[in-house]
Amino acid sequence: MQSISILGSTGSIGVSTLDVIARHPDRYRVYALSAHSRVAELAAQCERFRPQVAVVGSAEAAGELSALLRAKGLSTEVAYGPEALCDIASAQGCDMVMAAIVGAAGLASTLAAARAGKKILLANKEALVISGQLLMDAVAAHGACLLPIDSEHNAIFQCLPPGYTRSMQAHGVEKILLTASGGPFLTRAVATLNDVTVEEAVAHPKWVMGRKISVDSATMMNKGLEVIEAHWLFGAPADKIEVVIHPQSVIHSMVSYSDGSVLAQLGNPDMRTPIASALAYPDRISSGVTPLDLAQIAQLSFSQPDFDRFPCLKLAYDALHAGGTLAAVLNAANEVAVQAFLDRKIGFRMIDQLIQRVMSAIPNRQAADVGTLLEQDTAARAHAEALISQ
Ligand SMILES: NC(=O)C1=CN([C@@H]2O[C@H](COP(=O)(O)OP(=O)(O)OC[C@H]3O[C@@H](n4cnc5c(N)ncnc54)[C@H](OP(=O)(O)O)[C@@H]3O)[C@@H](O)[C@H]2O)C=CC1
Ligand SMILES: CC(=O)[C@@H](O)[C@H](O)COP(=O)(O)O
Ligand SMILES: [Mn+2]
Repeated sequence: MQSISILGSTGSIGVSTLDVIARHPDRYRVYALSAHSRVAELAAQCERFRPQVAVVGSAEAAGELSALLRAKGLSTEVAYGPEALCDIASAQGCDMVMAAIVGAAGLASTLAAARAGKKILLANKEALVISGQLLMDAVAAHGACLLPIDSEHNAIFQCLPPGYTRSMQAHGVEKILLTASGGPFLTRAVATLNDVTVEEAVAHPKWVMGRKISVDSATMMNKGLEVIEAHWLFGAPADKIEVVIHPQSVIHSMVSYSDGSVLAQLGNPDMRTPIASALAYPDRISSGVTPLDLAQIAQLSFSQPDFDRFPCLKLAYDALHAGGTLAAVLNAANEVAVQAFLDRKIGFRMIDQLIQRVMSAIPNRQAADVGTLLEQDTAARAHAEALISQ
């Protein structure tokens, strides 16, 4: 029996994780759950999964949650705030941590899980984008195990040999082929992109996901973040990570080897597959996902991404090439810009323009420690906010 803390249990990944766990009560027990503000949803999850601890974002939310749990006769301990998230990520009572908080808000708890030597199921790609070297170092230094949940990286992980040492050369790996759906605006006239609505931008053609990552898919910043994520997870230089547009989202990514072999992982687009594969690794367990019917899908297509249509993808490659704290700056500017778009304060094309301006304005630094990264994150957010309110 393994116990798990699910950080961000009320989100899209959190709910899919609980769905898989509920299918295997003989293997998994929930130690802790967390939400930010969706208290009623968290209370319902507590009633069903009976965690020892539940964490929310504020004292007010904690009061509400405590009242709801008392009314249900539950003894779940309630805590709140970033420190409480770090506590449930590093607690002795948990073996595994699902890091599924969205954005930089998930950084500290992911690092805490690494420093406590946990098995980390990493959905929160932003943590790796911000603190790549430091997080990988913490994982190695504390004997943690980092398993990718992001569908592409989970696919790549499945296509790499067991015991892969983050050296492409040592394992005969030529290239990583990162597939991208192209999002909802793959074929929309570029001149009309600034007019897209929030509703159009969050309507991903293949995946049901949270609002932030859905907008990231629409700008292709999601793929940019994933290029950086692949760099850190697999020790791949930027020029060995190729993005391939594949609108069907059936092949979740591929690994190209020096002998000409290309290995791919396929499946219906449902996050319960990568979640189940990481939860049970190296075993395989049922996930509830419908098996793939290739004859019904009939055709798979591929093309190159267009940087003029998707400037965010180019900005992410630029940040990876530059190194230092630029990826943290890119991420922070993107988080502010996406939220402003979701709040209908800026148009869709302002997202890439804003990120580009913030990246040019904040001097790059060495990513020496978490403090430096957080300073850069704060400076980038302040600059982006100032540009928005101009
Ligand atoms: N959804 C998907 O299919 C995929 C997601 N990912 C990555 O997984 C992560 C989660 O994505 P997704 O599930 O879609 O996101 P959602 O927006 O659906 O869920 C986010 C979760 O994080 C919590 N949360 C939000 N803000 C904070 C905060 N400031 N502090 C603590 N907790 C917070 C939310 O709580 P509350 O509900 O109370 O707001 C919720 O539980 C992201 O990094 C995303 O890029 C990667 C691949 C696929
Ligand atoms: C499910 C998942 O992993 C998402 O990151 C998904 O890949 C988004 O699709 P695109 O970014 O390729 O549109
Ligand atoms: Mn992905």
